[in-house]
Amino acid sequence: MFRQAYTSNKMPSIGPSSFGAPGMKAADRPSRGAGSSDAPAKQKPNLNRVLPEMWQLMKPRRLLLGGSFLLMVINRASGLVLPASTRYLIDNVMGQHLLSQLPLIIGVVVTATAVQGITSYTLTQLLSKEGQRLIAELRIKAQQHIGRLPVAFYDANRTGALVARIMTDVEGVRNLIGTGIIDFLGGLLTALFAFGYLIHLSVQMTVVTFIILVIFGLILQRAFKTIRPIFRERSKINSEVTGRLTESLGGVRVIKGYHAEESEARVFAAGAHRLLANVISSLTAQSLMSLASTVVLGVVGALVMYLGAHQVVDARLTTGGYVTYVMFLAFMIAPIVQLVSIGTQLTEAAAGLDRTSELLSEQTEDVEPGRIHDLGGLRGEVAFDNVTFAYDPGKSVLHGISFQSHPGTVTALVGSSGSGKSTIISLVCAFHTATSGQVLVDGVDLATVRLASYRSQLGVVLQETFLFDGTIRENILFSHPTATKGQFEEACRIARVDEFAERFPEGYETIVGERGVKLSGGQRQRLSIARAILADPRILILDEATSSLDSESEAMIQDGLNHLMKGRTTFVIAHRLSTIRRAEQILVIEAGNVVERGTHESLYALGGRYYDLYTRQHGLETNLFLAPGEGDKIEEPETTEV
Ligand SMILES: Nc1ncnc2c1ncn2[C@@H]1O[C@H](COP(=O)(O)OP(=O)(O)OP(=O)(O)O)[C@@H](O)[C@H]1O
Repeated sequence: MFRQAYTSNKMPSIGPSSFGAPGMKAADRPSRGAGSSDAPAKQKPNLNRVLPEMWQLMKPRRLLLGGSFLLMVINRASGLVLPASTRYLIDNVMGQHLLSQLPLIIGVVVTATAVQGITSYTLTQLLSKEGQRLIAELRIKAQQHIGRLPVAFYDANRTGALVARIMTDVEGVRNLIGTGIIDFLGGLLTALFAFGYLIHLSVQMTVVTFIILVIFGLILQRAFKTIRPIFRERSKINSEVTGRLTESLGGVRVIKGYHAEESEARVFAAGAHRLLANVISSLTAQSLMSLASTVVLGVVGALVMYLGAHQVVDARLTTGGYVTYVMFLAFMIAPIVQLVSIGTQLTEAAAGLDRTSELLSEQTEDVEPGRIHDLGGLRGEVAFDNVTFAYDPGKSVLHGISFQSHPGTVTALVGSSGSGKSTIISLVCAFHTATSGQVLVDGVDLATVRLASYRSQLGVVLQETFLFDGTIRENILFSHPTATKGQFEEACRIARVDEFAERFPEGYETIVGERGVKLSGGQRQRLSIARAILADPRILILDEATSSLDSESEAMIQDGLNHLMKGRTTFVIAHRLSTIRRAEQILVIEAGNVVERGTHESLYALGGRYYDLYTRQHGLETNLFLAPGEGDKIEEPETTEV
């Protein structure tokens, strides 16, 4: 069915095997010209890609970042006033009873604390808000980019994984513009400043503690190496779990229908446990780091006590100097420990950004080289000239297809399931490009056409109508948002949407529910026909429903369709005998070849494959045509006169 081109409608495969495992999913198939974002996680974020991308994000914000950095310097410097003044408090005020110095010391400390508070507040306001703005900006960019990727990309990637790409992966970058990077620099600066002051107070103690801290730094570096791939893997698992969950929630009817709730629960539990294992392994690394920092603090503290006591006793250091030393030491060590968590945040940001930029580097279909022609208003002459097509290199599914469809005519495609009907339609829609041969529209090769200029003249009515959880009006106007009230009402009248919509208390403002669940199958189809009428396409694609509607709905839909097809070039994957009989051209497709072509009468008279399919079907349903493999039930051959 043509529905396959819209992978968002795919039903989930049931069973535990599809959690990233090789198997039957389209997600696992290599796809022509489209990279898979579900590709196995690389060990490290690709810095060649991430660094320029980081710079691109930071460049327009460099003033903000520069200003914030200045504020951060003031903030950290004012934070050092309290420990620095302690030395004067102890040695001068307390030691030498110089109470006259007390108001000055208290005044300086209070002012510094106020400055510290105000700068902290301003920094959070500026940076956190900007971080959130950046997330929104990146989400919009990622969504727009994904929207412009070829259908083959969607075939190769899970819907939910793409949702996670847009919503979750970009979250981490908050730390780049948010407090992350500025905190990092601030911490570094404080540590450096404190280091200078410590040297000034005692060279011996500082050299010893510094050596210990360098060893600690090396341990941290190793720990980061372990943690980084875990974070990257986490985003991947997250998107897989979310992906599968989105699919199974969307396919709840199939799952319940096959009583597959338990196997779905198992699949989800397996995913949740993979995520848990990942988080636990990173927590182990993180707790080891915190253990290491506690040990280091203990060792440094003991050493400073030992050396400090000796220096004070030997009168090489005053008591105030010692107390200040201890406080400044904390000011040097605390930022280093803080750097651990900031480093983790930045690593997360880099991993998320790497995945986002990997996605953004996928080539969009409209920038394919060679797309140079803009189509004006179309006549709608479509021709296939010896077209061959393969989804996977070397495995052709269409073999040298040639035909012509003239404006104002209906071309019906019939044939067994898997014969290639949807693929032909995908080529007409330019979702894929012919591997060899040409698909021509008004004599122009579709491979050279700018897609927007073509697709705006294309209309599709699929058997599984694609509806948003909005109102009836929104769903119809989706194809032509600027339509006038008159155009809208006319389309609803022709498609006979008015008959049911006006009966609802809220009329056209009735919410249709997710995927239109609150409407009947026939109502959904009428809505879809109104949408196509409003779009007024030159080329119309119709995938007729295999399910039989009640005769009243059938008649209403047929009326709408007849009006819709008038004057356009229509391609139908045909299941209604009424459509097939009225088609100017029927193409019988088998195994990727056109095996017969003609009108219903000529093909029936030929007594070949079409005759065979038709006579097999005619007794099954008065107006239903099902080729082998397409329906639920095939009756015994039965010859019936037309
Ligand atoms: N995205 C894809 N990637 C790889 N192979 C595909 C893809 N879509 C379809 N195929 C294969 O191409 C062949 C033709 O499929 P197509 O969907 O065109 O058949 P169809 O006649 O429309 O079938 P149906 O009536 O059952 O929808 C099939 O063998 C199918 O397995």
